[in-house]
Amino acid sequence: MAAPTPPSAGPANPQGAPTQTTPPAGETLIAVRDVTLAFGEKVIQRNVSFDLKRGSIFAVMGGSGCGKSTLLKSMIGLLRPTTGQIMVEGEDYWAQDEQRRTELNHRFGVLFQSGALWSSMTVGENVALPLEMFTTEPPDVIRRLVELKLGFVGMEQAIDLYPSEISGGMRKRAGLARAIALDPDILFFDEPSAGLDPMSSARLDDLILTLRDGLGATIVIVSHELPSLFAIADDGIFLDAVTHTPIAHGAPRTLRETCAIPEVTAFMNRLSSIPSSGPAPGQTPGKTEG
Ligand SMILES: Nc1ncnc2c1ncn2[C@@H]1O[C@H](COP(=O)(O)OP(=O)(O)OP(=O)(O)O)[C@@H](O)[C@H]1O
Repeated sequence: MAAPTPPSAGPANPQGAPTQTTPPAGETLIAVRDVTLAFGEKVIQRNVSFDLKRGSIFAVMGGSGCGKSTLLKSMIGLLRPTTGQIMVEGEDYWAQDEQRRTELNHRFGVLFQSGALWSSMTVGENVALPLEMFTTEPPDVIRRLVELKLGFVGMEQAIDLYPSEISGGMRKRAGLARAIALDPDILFFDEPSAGLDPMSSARLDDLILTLRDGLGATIVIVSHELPSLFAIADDGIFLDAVTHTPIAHGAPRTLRETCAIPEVTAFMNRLSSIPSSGPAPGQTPGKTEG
C-alpha cells in the first residue's frame, strides 16, 4: 500500500506537479508522460504523468467533466493526445503505425459504463465477437471459450439471452466477459459500478480483484464509487477540472486519510462543498490554486 503524503507535498503548485504518495513498487507497464488532452482549443487536462504498475488497480478520479473518460480513451487508442507520450512497456503507443497499435490493442480489455453489448446479439454472441474477429479458432472452440468467460463472471446460464432480457448488473458482467475474451493483460473500466445496487457493485469489485489476483491483470478504473475505490484500488490520480491538471496521486484510501488539498478532501469524504481551510488528518494545511 502507498505511504502517506509527506507534509511538504501539500497543494498542487502552479507548475502542475501533483501531490504524490509513494506508488506501488514494481515494473511499469504503461508510462503516461506529460500528456495534454484537448479538443481543438479546449484543454481538458495537461501535465498528466503517471506510471501504471504491473498488477496494480489504478483509479482515475475527479469531479464530473474533469477528463477521466478522455484520459481513458487516450490510453486505449480512441483519442490521440495533443502532446506527450503513452508508453506501453517502453513503446510509444501513439508513435506506432495503425497495425502495431491494433496489435497493442489486443492487450487491452475495455468495459464501458453500459456494458456496451450489441442488442441484436445474444450474450454468447457478444462474447464470441472478439474471438471471431481476432482469432482463427473454430466455432466449437469459440463456444467453449465463451462458456468459460461467462462462467468466470457467473453468467453461463445467460448465454442465449439477449441484453434486453437481463438486468443492468448482468449486462455489466456480460460486458466484462467480452472484455476478457482475448485474455488481455490490461483492463480498463469506465464507471463499472454506475447504476448497480450495492451488492452487485461489491460482486463486481470481487470480480475485478479476482482478475488482478487470480489472472494477474493490471487494471485502470474510472469511477465515482468511493467505497469501491477504497476497497480495491492501490494507486491513482486525481484530475482537477479547474486547473485542468492532476493535483494528487496515490491510493484513494491514502488520499482520503492524508491528502490536504481541499478539492481532494471534499471528494474523498463526500463533502457538499470544498473546505476553505483546515488540514486533513496528520497533515499541514494545503490550498489548491486555481
Ligand atoms: N468529443 C468531444 N469534443 C469536445 N469536448 C469533449 C468531447 N468529449 C468530451 N468532451 C469534453 O471534455 C470534458 C471532459 O469529459 P470527460 O467525459 O472525459 O469527463 P469525465 O471526467 O469522464 O466526466 P464524468 O465523470 O461526468 O463522466 C468535458 O468538458 C466534455 O464536455
